[in-house]
Amino acid sequence: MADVWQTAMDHAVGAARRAGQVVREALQDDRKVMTKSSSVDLVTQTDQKVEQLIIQSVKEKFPTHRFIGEESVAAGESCVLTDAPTWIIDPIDGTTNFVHAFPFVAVSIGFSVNKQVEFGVVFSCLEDKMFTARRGKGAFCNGEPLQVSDQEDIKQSIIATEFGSSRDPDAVDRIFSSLRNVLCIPVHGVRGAGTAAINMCLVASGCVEAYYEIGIHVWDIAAGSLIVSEAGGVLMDVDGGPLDLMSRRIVAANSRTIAERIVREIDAFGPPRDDEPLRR
Ligand SMILES: O=P([O-])([O-])O[C@@H]1[C@@H](O)[C@H](O)[C@@H](O)[C@H](O)[C@@H]1O
Ligand SMILES: [Mg+2]
Ligand SMILES: [Mg+2]
Repeated sequence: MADVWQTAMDHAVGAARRAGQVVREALQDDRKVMTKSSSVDLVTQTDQKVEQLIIQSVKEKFPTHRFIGEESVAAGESCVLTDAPTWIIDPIDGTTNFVHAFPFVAVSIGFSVNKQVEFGVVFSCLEDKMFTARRGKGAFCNGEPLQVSDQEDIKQSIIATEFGSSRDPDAVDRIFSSLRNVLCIPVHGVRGAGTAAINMCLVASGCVEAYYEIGIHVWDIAAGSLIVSEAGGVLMDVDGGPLDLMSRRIVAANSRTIAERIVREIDAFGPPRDDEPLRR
């Protein structure tokens, strides 16, 4: 059967590559840093420029499609996932890394129809790694198939997570308490690349067994979550229920065993959902 969304996916790969080139070039310049929800929630003109480049190029080719873009939402656009074909864009995932030239920065483009992610593209632009997944057709890095780790013993595992951009002491305490529980299972190690999208690509590549985070947004996880599941991994909410793209919480693991073991250790609090604009 013809793959109706393949043209859109090809367009996403091209747009992500062009966006990544803009990001790489911007690393040579001074980066003017602005803040959003807090003093540690950073944004640069490059985030905004790259998002506009992607959106404009998609609009020209697919004029009826909708968008959820991180910087458009920050500028006041609504963040509601409908059944319509929707491009879910994080122009720079890892803006703090970008600001500090810490070398993990991604362009993340997910595409959903009927609220289901149809394809995901994550371009780790400093590593020059193009991660792609099409629903039902596998996950790839630079064209090579990806497969999650087959390790089922969490004590032999590396777990990825992030501290996020909330500095609310209560939220930080709860994140630290979960991290302590996971570390003391004990696991071999805990890592974080500073970008949700690349953390999920690390799960898909078999380098880490799982990634979890509370506080991320739909644009951080739309593309990467499909890359994990198409590489044979498992997705769930941090409370063990099904993944909800708008819930701002995720466990992405190589297996149900590892995912459920992590869920047992996490204090599953709920930040305001992405689709509750007045509370964001
Ligand atoms: O803001 P940004 O760089 O696109 O995305 C970031 C994520 O990838 C990171 O993993 C997470 O901890 C931050 O809270 C933030 O959401
Ligand atoms: Mg992000
Ligand atoms: Mg971003």
